[in-house]
Amino acid sequence: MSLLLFRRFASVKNILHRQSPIYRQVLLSYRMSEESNPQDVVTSTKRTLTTQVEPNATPRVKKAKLKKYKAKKVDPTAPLGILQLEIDELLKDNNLTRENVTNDLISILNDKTFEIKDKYHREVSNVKVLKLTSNGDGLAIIDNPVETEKKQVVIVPFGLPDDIVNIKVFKTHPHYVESDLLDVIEKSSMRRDDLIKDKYFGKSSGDQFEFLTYEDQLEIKRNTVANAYKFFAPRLVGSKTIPEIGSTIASPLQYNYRTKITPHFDMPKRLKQLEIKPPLGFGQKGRPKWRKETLEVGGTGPILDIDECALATDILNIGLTNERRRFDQEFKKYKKGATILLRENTIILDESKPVDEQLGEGSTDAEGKVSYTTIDDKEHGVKLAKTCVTNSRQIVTEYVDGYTFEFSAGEFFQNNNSILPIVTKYVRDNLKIPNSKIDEPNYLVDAYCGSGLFSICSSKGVSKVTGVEISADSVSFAERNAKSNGVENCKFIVGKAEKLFESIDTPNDRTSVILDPPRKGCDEVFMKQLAEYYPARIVYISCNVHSQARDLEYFLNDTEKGKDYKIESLRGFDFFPQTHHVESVAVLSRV
Ligand SMILES: C[S@@+](CC[C@H](N)C(=O)[O-])C[C@H]1O[C@@H](n2cnc3c(N)ncnc32)[C@H](O)[C@@H]1O
Repeated sequence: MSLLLFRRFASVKNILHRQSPIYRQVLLSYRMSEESNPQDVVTSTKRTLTTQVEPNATPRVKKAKLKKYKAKKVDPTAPLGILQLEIDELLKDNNLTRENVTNDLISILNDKTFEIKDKYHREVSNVKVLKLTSNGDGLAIIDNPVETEKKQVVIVPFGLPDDIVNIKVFKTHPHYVESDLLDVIEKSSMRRDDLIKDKYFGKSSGDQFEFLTYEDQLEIKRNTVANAYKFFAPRLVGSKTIPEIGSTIASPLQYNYRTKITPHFDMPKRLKQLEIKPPLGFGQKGRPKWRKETLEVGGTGPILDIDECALATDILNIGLTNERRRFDQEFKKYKKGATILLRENTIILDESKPVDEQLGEGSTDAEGKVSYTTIDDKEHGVKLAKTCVTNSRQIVTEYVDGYTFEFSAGEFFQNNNSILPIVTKYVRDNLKIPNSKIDEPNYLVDAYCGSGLFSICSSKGVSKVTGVEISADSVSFAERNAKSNGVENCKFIVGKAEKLFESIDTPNDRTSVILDPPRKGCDEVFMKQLAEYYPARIVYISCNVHSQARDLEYFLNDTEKGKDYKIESLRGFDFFPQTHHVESVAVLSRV
């Protein structure tokens, strides 16, 4: 029976049932027993009050509803899920359990007098930071201010292991509290405040690591990869099948590398305030006070007013100046907040023509001219112009290792152009099937291929590349990019990654597979079919090493043929210097 038919049948049956004499009798006797049961005095007050109120009875005081805490369902591989694992580990290391740190959230939520709230949300001095989370925040343990036998785990943004700090606790969750860093009393040996370049550092939520040497940043990211496998691939770690994690590959640019930024603003709700220009920039991370020089910089609201971004490329900073000027003049036209897209666009210049004529649309300066910067690409013998695009539907071009890639400005493309030649080479080298003879055919499958970055950059010397991608738009760009780069051996399919296995016709022993899924990783359906297909090699690139670890734990342990593989190498790539983010690349081969 179809679901629809079944529902109709069920509802007709229900009506008949409700109208039957037996049903009415049961209902009546239930109502009678409800009214006459002496134990129902409390539960049936409503009826008593409406029907039997005596003239001089005390009026009923309406009982206020208790506010409840609703825990949200969290994906274990998302930041909040990982934080919980990191907290549990910290507790274990300090001989504590979750029971020792439970916070009385219900009392805080229902505290009208602020008596309890103020006890919880307070300043605490001389707190020792114990470790760093994979989100780049410090973690510490402090005493619970109300339940004296209990402790609290506190997140200390911009706190480093061994720092002694003063903090202000401002938010409570069941198993941890959040704080602002007020002062650093004793510095961790890692802390290098002299390295900070960004005037908003220590306040902005965009970067966490500017006060670390770059070597320390790379090492911390190596640890993030190791911890992710410890948490999400315990069987692989336990059986010692994880290779030593390689050093994190550095980004050639450690500042001014981001090719896309999205400053935003909120409009005030009160009309009176519409006269005042709201801040335009990025989110503030709490209300930290530890860098006295930043107290006034960017204002004190939830959005910082940012006039330059130390991580964005030069042309994006020029675009930011242009768009801020425009915003100064036009902010009153906005009724609601909005996000402004700033995306770098690259043009290969024809040096026989004036630059202005080749730029196309882009962010304009005060005189209405499209702003641009130029770069000489000596390796490929070309001169490039960079413009800043603000229209998300405009087609932009990225230039990677001699190839050009077009895509819509609002669509996904890797965000650090400087590291892409290194990553694409690493992927290409690791896809090669060892001991291949020169004339032997070899094939490539690029799952989650986007606009074709890895397919096209790995296409040389390969017999055929098949890319699969869920976004039809990205696939049409992948096709267009293959054509414009003179690449004829790539075919792209629109669909979920597993659609690939319906039509795959390349011999598995001669095929290597690239996986580059979104943050949530691959699903079991895909991993199972991948194992069934049994390719010669797999290169798994991930912007969330935690979901990568989970997927590989499943693939290697829980799929029949996955057991024949080993992780040959595993390492991070630093796509986002000065931040906690790490891109992880795992190479798998058959044993
Ligand atoms: C991290 S991006 C990688 C894109 C490409 N490899 C690159 O480097 O430019 C992930 C891509 O997976 C696509 N995607 C998301 N879910 C998918 C699915 N179930 N099957 C296939 N592609 C998917 C997204 O549209 C996105 O283009």
